[in-house]
Amino acid sequence: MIYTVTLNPSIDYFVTVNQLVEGSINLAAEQNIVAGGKGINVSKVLKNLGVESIATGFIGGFTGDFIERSLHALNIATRFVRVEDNTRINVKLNTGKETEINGISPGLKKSDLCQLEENLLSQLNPSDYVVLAGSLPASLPDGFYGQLISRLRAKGAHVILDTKGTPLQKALRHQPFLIKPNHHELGELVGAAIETPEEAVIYGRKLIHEGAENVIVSMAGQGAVFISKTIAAYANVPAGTVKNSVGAGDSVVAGFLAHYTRSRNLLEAFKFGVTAGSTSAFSTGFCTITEIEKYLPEVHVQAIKGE
Ligand SMILES: Nc1ncnc2c1ncn2[C@@H]1O[C@H](COP(=O)(O)OP(=O)(O)O)[C@@H](O)[C@H]1O
Ligand SMILES: O=P(O)(O)OC[C@H]1O[C@](O)(COP(=O)(O)O)[C@@H](O)[C@@H]1O
Repeated sequence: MIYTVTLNPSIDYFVTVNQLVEGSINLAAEQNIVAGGKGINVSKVLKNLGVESIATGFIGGFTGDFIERSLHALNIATRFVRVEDNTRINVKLNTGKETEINGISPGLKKSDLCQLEENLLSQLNPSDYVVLAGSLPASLPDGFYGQLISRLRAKGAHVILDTKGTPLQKALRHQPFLIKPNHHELGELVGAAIETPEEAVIYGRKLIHEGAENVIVSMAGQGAVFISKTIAAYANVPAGTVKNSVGAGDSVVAGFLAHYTRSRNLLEAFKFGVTAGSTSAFSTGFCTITEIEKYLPEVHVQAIKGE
């Protein structure tokens, strides 16, 4: 089974304003309200790709109710811990440029954390995959993902971690199976501007040395690199027009996982994941298998040097 863990879910409020005037009343031209947060997005994309998962994490209040209802409407199983405060609302403003305002996370009690661990660990089988994705709620310590990974790995699970900053840095030594920073997040971690795939390989290798088993560095329209102890590979992205990049990174993770759990082929899974990311970026919603298959022939994986 695949579990997705979204510790800090959101309602994503997408709003298009044609000509934004600051300090004035603006009318929305279009809007869409969806259940969001990185792990939840991974569950949704997996569903599109015919792969079952169980979505877990913390939800609270009327916004939390909306998230659970939305996932059940898509036939996605959930095992969330209920917390007192409302789940946050993230505003995704499209004015021609994409601007994001992410809301304030709910407070958590010690008993909420115990419940989450109990929910996850008591059900886990050694062959399971657990996706830990997104930011930590403000009340959790930076080392939280690291601690959780060591408990999950002790049960034999494979852990995929998609987060950034100190929580990612502190988790590396606990040896996640896969991490997927984008090139800005990798740059922030290593204190360097990463502009080329070769630089992404050089700096991505540092994260392998620090403990990650496999690293995908996504570079938006510049492609992506895959690094392990023995592999360094580059994938280009297909040509297309970006309609909405929110959830594109989550689609890379879901695409990789959907393929890898079937094929156990790291590079084929990487290719499928990158194609899934672009396919989602080119659509207003998330990628489907038919759309991914259309773009797959345009994506090529090749060895890359990063010395
Ligand atoms: N301009 C683009 N053209 C094609 N694909 C894109 C573009 N922007 C994003 N993508 C796809 O989305 C994936 C994730 O985007 P990226 O911005 O690197 O990560 P994140 O969404 O995590 O910040 C990329 O690997 C790529 O597959
Ligand atoms: O674009 P990505 O990295 O795939 O993630 C998109 C998701 O991440 C969010 O921006 C939240 O991000 P954080 O969890 O890092 O705060 C959601 O609003 C959105 O659903």
